[in-house]
Amino acid sequence: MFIEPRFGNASKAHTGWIEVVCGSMFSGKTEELIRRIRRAEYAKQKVKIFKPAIDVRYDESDVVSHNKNAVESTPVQHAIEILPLATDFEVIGIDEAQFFDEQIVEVCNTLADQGKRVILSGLDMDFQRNPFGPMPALMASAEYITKLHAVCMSCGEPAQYSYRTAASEDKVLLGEQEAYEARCRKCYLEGEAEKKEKAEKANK
Ligand SMILES: Nc1ncnc2c1ncn2[C@@H]1O[C@H](COP(=O)(O)OP(=O)(O)O)[C@@H](O)[C@H]1O
Ligand SMILES: Cc1cn([C@H]2C[C@H](O)[C@@H](COP(=O)(O)O)O2)c(=O)[nH]c1=O
Ligand SMILES: [Zn+2]
Repeated sequence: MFIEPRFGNASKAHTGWIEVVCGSMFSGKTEELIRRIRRAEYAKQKVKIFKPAIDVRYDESDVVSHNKNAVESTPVQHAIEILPLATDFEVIGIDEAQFFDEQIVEVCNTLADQGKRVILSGLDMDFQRNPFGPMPALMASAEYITKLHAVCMSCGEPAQYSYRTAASEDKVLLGEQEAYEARCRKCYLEGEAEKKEKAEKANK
């Protein structure tokens, strides 16, 4: 479990830092973000949470986990909008970081340089197992990285992939259980082989 290196209340002499929580869908990233935010609130810190405006799955503004745990957030279209909105806060949470533009890296570094604690949560890989958006660069900039695993929906082993069951090949396809399954490497590969076989049969 991640334990805060410090809350930063005691001394303003320190700079801030960046934490990244990554993993597949259903791995508990949003729950972990909410847990860290709530602990910061217990430490009497001023917290503010942002999410990309594109993510309207459960709620237009709140950040909501798959098991319906929720915290208030501010949706933004572009990463740069975060800077002026973050001025009065000590801890900044950012959910679904994979959907932000590349400027999110510079924005997070600026916030951390200003002395703020920045906690990001996001998918490290898309459904094709490619690194997702700005996540690799965010991980390179972060002081702390936590990689979470879901439970493979086929075999019950730890799962690091978000396997897409829906037909779309678009990189961005918002969804939950109706479009994705958490899968381990073996079950991901089996699923891809089945998809290929079906496509080949359909083309005959
Ligand atoms: N295959 C799975 N493995 C683990 N948790 C799952 C799975 N399917 C559904 N869940 C639920 O999802 C919750 C995690 O939700 P959430 O924090 O929103 O995940 P993430 O943000 O990583 O998609 C778990 O606590 C559990 O209730
Ligand atoms: C793998 C993958 C996911 N998405 C979408 C699906 C969901 O709306 C979010 C991920 O949410 P979670 O909090 O991590 O469960 O991202 C996508 O658009 N493209 C993908 O490849
Ligand atoms: Zn599996």
